Amino acid sequence: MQITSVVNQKGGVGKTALSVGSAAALAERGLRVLLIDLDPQGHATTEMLGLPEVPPQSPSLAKALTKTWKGPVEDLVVTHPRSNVGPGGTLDVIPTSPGMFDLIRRLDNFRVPGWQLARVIQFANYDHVIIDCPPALDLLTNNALAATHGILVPVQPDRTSIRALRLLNDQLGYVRESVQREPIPYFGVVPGLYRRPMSTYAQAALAELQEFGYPLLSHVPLGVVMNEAAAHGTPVTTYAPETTQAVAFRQIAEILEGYRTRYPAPAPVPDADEFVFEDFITEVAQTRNDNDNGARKKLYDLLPKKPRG
Ligand SMILES: Nc1ncnc2c1ncn2[C@@H]1O[C@H](COP(=O)(O)OP(=O)(O)OP(=O)(O)O)[C@@H](O)[C@H]1O
Repeated sequence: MQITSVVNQKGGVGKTALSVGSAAALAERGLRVLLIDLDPQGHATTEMLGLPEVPPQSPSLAKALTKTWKGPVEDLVVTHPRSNVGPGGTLDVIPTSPGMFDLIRRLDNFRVPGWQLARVIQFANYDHVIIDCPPALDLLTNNALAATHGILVPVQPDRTSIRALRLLNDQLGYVRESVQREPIPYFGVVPGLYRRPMSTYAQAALAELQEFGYPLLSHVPLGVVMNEAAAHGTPVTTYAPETTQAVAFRQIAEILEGYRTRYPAPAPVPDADEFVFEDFITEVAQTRNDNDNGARKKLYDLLPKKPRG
């Protein structure tokens, strides 16, 4: 089971489009695919795949991460009903659950271990897991990076993307050290969201991005079909299978599938100290109606004074 995180702390660069497109293209090949919507905005869940939000009383990824609910990962999964899936394949989704994630995100100043997501999915049975990360180098992204076998990074060819890539590299180093895992490889950098013909500025930025030396994968062309597919809650590979966007996602899926033989099993999850989440999220639940500062202070008092791991 290969785990790929789609990550870039810059907003609106095409993470969700790339996550959904490549997950759907893998499922189309007859592979069993799990897409995790780790972004509290929930765009993959609701905007792109037209799935309903998780009702507050149901099991959810946020509850599983915080261990306020314990059960099999299958109970978190919904199967997307409108994707072209090859024989034997499936496109399953773990939707986001916005309310709790918002709380978790507010705790991002606290250093907490990063293995919660890896634990939730360690017994999942898929060929590929694709994680759509939030636009932040926060606790949720750290969890994805701890669990992942490699990353896909969508970029726009401009100066801010070059800076974003440098920051991301710093973060990869930080996560690697803090959860003590092996280096996190780039499965690819995916340029997109620019017009053709490319401006001289964009060409120069793309050349500079290439200097990082990461594999540069198929460019995903701009096209209104992306929004049309989303309006139908359907991946573009199903909605408009002949388009250049669908073709690009299939090429990216082929690259991901090529890596899979290297990663037959999820990375082992260390048997680390389980301290924080259960207690402190119970506390979060009780402080939900407090103002932010009150809630943070209460939580801070519950946390260990130095990180464990
Ligand atoms: N190839 C494309 N052509 C046209 N529009 C696109 C394309 N890819 C993405 N978009 C649109 O651009 C917007 C941003 O894309 P997307 O939501 O995938 O970015 P994101 O990085 O996940 O955003 P966020 O950082 O907010 O999570 C969306 O409205 C999406 O439909």
